[in-house]
Parts: sequence; structure tokens; C-alpha cells
Amino acid sequence: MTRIRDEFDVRSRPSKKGTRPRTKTRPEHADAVTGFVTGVDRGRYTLLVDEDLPTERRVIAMKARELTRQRVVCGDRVDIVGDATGEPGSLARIVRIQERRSVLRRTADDTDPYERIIVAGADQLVIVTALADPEPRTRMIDRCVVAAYDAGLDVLLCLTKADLASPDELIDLYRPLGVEIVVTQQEPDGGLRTDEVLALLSGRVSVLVGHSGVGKSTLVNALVPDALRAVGVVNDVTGRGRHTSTSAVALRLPGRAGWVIDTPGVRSFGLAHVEVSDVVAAFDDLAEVALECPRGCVHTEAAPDCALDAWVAHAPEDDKDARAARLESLRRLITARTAVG
Ligand SMILES: Nc1nc2c(ncn2[C@@H]2O[C@H](COP(=O)(O)OP(=O)(O)OP(=O)(O)O)[C@@H](O)[C@H]2O)c(=O)[nH]1
Ligand SMILES: [Zn+2]
Repeated sequence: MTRIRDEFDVRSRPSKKGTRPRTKTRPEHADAVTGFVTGVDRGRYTLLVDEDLPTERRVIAMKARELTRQRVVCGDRVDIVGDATGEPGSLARIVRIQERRSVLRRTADDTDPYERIIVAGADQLVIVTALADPEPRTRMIDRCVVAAYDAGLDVLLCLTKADLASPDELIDLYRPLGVEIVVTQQEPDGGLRTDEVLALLSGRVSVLVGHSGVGKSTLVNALVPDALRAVGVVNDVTGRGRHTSTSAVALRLPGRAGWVIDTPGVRSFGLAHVEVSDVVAAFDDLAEVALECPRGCVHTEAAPDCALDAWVAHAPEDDKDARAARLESLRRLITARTAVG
């Protein structure tokens, strides 16, 4: 397996001048305030400061020099100094990225050798998949699930276009993994009932991914009726007319019920660093059984004496099918990890 270099692998070398104390002129920015990054556009970051307080405001910021090698992404919480008033034309400086609860990476590709972080601090990954037109691609879904679990995110599988095909098969395939599943369909008037989805997004930061045409925009527009306007705000400030960027953008659900982060153009996730044990670790029951496996067991069907096979074979009759389905799902994820597509 090729090891893909992480953008942060670059070790920082001590400078020739030795260790110069740098805290003299800039202590630890005691006057800094915290912002939530809702958008990134060509080196300009849109932040929400004082979230949910009467003083809540949008602030535009750039990275301070000391951060140039670090990537600030949507969902980050950052500390800023300078002009944090949010007044038109004001520009603050990001001096610190706060510890990240989670990081989701997209894969390296032909044009970019790094697995880059695309979103930080999310709670769940919403995999938007159409039941038809385009046909669901389970390999792709499996890879998204692996990426989510590796990033420490929960998974919500959102099956769209239920007016075109039944969700039953996919539900049977994914229920054994224990992921949340929600089914949507456009009404004849073009609208979309969102109460069920909203309930599952409530109070959380959710990242939406999905291939072109699956109905992700339709869903986002139904969830956040002023989504386009919200994005427009970002671009008014940066002077760009339309939201044409390919970077992620965080949109607040009505009633401040949570955040959805839309990720246009994200096709695949970096899985090169994910070990078999990372996948198994996402399932408490299976991870416990796997402790009994021979050393170095890869838990596939061909793996000799895999304890997971015995776990199914010795299941109580009424649990046998469920265990078999769960093991099959786990094995699918383990292979999806290294497969292409
Ligand atoms: N039949 C049916 N069509 C839908 C449904 N939801 C969305 N569509 C249609 O599917 C097409 C694609 O929807 P979009 O919301 O643009 O899909 P997207 O995933 O955002 O795709 P891109 O804009 O290419 O990224 C549009 O013609 C929608 O009207 C649905 O529930 N049922
Ligand atoms: Zn095993």
C-alpha cells in the first residue's frame, strides 16, 4: 500500500538562530475571541462569533503568519485577534485553531498528493444516496461509512427519491451496521418533508456528502430555506458574486437547531491510513469478540480461525441471522477500505 503523506507530516525544524523566545511581543493573545468557521474562500475565512448571543456576528478573517502551514477548515473553532467587529471591510486575524473533536479527510488524487482535511468538528456524516436515478452505489456508501467511523463520526444514511424505488433492499443492507437511516421523497409540488431528517440533525454538526444528482441540493434547500442567501452573505463580503467555490460551507438549521456542512465536489475519502482494527473498533460487540482472534487476524471470510465466525456459529438460534448479517456487513466494510470507487 502506498503511504500517502499527510500535509502535517512535515516536521518543523528548529531555525538556525536557535530557539528564539517568541512570546515577548505577542503573549498568548489573551484578548482573542473565538469564532466558528462557516466558510473558506481563497484565504478569507467567514466566522460566526458569539454564536447564539445577542452580540452574534459574522466576521471575516485571514490566517496570521504563524498559521500559514496549517489548514483552517469549515467547522473549525478558531481564536481571532484584531478587528473582530464584523463591520464591513473589517478583517480579523486567526491566531489559533482549537482542538478538533473530529477531522474528516478527502482522499489524495491526481492533482493533489495530500489527504486533506475538509471538515473539522463534525458529529455525523450524512451520506445522501438516491434510490434510483442515479442508481445507489453500495461500494461508495461503504467507503463513506468507513471514513465516518475512522473520523469518529456517526453515520446517517439519507435515502432520497423514494418515489422512484423502494428503500427496502438498502435498509436491509445497512441496518445490520446500526447506522441511522432516513428516507425522503420529493412531493408532486417539488417540496420535501423534512421533519424526520431535521429531528436527526437537531443539535449536531452534520456533514452532507453525495454524488451529483442524488438530490443533495434539493435536501439542503428544503432544510435551510435561506441557504442560498446565507451563502450569498459570504460572497458579498469577499466580493464574489456567486457561490461557485468547491469548498465546504456550514449552514445553520432554522431555529438554530444545528449545522449542516455541505461539501460540494467531494468524491472520495482518504482511507489509506485506516487499519482493519480501526474498522472493527467502531463496533463494540464485534471488537470484543475479535480479541479472541489469532494474532494479526484480518477477519475476512478467508481468515483462518477468525473468532467472528465462531461468534455466528455459536449464536443462539434467534440471534443467528442478525449476527451473520452484522458480520457480513463488517466484512464488506473491511474490503471496501482498500477497494477503489
Ligand atoms: N423523483 C425525484 N426526484 C428528485 C428528488 N429529489 C431531487 N430530485 C431531482 O433530482 C435532480 C437532482 O437533484 P439535485 O438536488 O440538484 O441533486 P444534487 O445531488 O444536488 O446534484 P448536483 O446539483 O449535481 O450536485 C433534480 O432534478 C431534482 O429535482 C426526489 O425525491 N424524487
Ligand atoms: Zn478475526
